[in-house]
Amino acid sequence: MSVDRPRPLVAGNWKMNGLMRSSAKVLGEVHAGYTPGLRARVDLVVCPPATLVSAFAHMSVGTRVGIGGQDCHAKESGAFTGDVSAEMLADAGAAYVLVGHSERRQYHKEKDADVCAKAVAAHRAGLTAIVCVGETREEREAGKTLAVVRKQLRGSIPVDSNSHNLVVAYEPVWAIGTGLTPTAADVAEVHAAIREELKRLVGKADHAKVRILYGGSVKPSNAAELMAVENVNGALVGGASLVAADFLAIAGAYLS
Ligand SMILES: O=C(CO)COP(=O)(O)O
Repeated sequence: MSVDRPRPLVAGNWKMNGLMRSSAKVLGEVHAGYTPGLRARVDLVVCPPATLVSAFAHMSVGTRVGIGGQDCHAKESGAFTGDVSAEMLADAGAAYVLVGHSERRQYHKEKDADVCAKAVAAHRAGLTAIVCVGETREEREAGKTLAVVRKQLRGSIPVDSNSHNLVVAYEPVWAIGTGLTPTAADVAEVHAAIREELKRLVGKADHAKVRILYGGSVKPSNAAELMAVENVNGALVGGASLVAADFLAIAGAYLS
């Protein structure tokens, strides 16, 4: 493993799933399964719905499992009914926040500039922003994948980003929740392009240390193959992260 190779990160995006009692059980199982061997190899982060961030952060003290929000508002506070600021997430004990997930881009019409403002807010609050990018099926079929991803990166990544406060997640929209995944070669091509783009956006000194996660139908059965791809430094896991054994098995790809 080269010196510059970043420490892997496996993050679970629970989306709009999870009530207190059953979720605490799953989180407890994740804590129990995050063995010293696994801790030595990979960072684990759980991003529950906003209602569970504070409780999960309290429960995770001393476990080294990080907690993240799934979105934040760009402003620190104000008349924005229903929204949660990055400062509130940090106050609740989060260390990470997802921004620009395709479900936010699609259902809440978030544009790159909105995503960038949210990442700026995350940094202001001391959070690591996990900036999500990815092409739709139509864009892939039209051969526009790399152009789309590069444009999203340029528009979504703030200038103050570095390998501590930024993680990039490549999630092809057509692979999310569908059981479909790109080939290892396709993932390698996109991740190489992201690394190249980071050289310009984050700077030559630090760009190699920024974690680039793959997301979209990551399961225990395909994790080893996907995690072995060059420039894949971990996973952003949706459905499979709701089952502790599956989430841990995905992280376990880094044990072999
Ligand atoms: O959107 C995702 C994670 O953010 C991926 O979801 P799935 O793992 O369920 O495909």
